[in-house]
Amino acid sequence: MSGTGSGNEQAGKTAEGLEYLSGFGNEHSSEAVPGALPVGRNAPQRAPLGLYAEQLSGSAFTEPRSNNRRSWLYRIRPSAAHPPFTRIDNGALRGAPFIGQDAAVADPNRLRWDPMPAPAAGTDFLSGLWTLGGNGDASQRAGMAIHLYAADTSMTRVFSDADGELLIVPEQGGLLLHTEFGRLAAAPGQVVLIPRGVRFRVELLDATARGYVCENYGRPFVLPDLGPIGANGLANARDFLAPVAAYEDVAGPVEVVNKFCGNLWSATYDHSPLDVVAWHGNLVPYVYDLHRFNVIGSISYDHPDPSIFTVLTSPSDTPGLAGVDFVVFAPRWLVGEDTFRPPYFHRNVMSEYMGLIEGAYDAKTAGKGGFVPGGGSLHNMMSAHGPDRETFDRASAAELVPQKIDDGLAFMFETRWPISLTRQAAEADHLQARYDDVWQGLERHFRP
Ligand SMILES: O=C(O)Cc1cc(O)ccc1O
Ligand SMILES: [Fe+2]
Repeated sequence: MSGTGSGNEQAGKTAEGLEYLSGFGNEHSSEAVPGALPVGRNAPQRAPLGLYAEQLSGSAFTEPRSNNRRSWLYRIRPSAAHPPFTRIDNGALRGAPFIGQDAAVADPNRLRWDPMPAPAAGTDFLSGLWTLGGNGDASQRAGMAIHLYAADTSMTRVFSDADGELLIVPEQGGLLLHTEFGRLAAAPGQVVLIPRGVRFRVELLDATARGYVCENYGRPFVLPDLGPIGANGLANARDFLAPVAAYEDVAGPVEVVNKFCGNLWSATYDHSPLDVVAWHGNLVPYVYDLHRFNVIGSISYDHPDPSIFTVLTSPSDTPGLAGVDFVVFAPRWLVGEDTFRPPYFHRNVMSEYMGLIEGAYDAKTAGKGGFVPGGGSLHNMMSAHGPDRETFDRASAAELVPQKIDDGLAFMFETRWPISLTRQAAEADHLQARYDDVWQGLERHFRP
């Protein structure tokens, strides 16, 4: 496990030769060709260099300034110049609410899956998406969906998701994302966010790629408020990196796939829609390295609630109640005195999907048949869970010297609504049969 690193890629170039713009929610601007950005106005009578000016919004025009997100794109052809979309097969991708054949009965059981099976040869990121579950309704712009992906082929087509933003969490294999805003690279341990509707193509940097996706139908992710923590900490704004403008000036045919209200639609363009030569605004894709997360925890006693590990939150209209939180369990020291240090037993009103990017998670026994990288667990609203028996026995007897947890990187998508499963997830061969057994044999120790 690497430490927090002292890299300086904000200023320089990454190993992939990429340049980034640092900051979260900033008004960024970038031009791949000098002079491509208009000065002093968004829509001059004739945009520079013969480009088309186009606005992309991520919030209603009238939302408060603090929530308002939009970018102006200066492109070779306007996005409007495309033929009609026609329906194509959804593959294993689903949109909430799941209905009919796609739906499973909402399940109060604790569930755990092994990693996705290897992809069939020729599977790209899009066709490798497999929906596990979700909640809310894509057409209401509320709720979320959880997808896993396994791919062995780079995309030649381009994808955009009208239903929500995509938080991509690679677990195996690096990704190079070609987006309308430029290029972003993400290795396992880093996450990428693609805003709603932004077109992109995923190139694999390794032979295969595997990971998780949170599709957020609701309000865009923001950094959580820090309250008494102060002005710094958790995910620091400057560690979020947006691409610099880069464009494709190629003649078609280019297949463009659009996910709209749960279904895939396709159109063949006569050009690449990744043809943005310059842009400015505060609606951007970004990459964030989870190793940069500044972990804050208890330095006296008791195990803090995992909200302290929130990287990004999608707020609802009720303060503090998230549509979905993205939470990371990153390397950290445990020093609590007279404390049961792993996650405590609990039943929560929020629903929790957990994944593992590397190593092990401190509440669960690692190894085959356990909670393994690429696998996932679902603890739905009010389901009773916590440390497995082995963890309980070990942690109850442990000598409480300072202990570094540095052998794992786990995360959680935590949401206000119960997570319904797709039928394919409920019936998957890789759903573990006897997850409940991890809590068997928790002996009665009561001595009145
Ligand atoms: O492992 C879990 O279930 C997630 C979790 C972690 C934690 O530290 C406290 C509560 C909680 O739900
Ligand atoms: Fe939990």
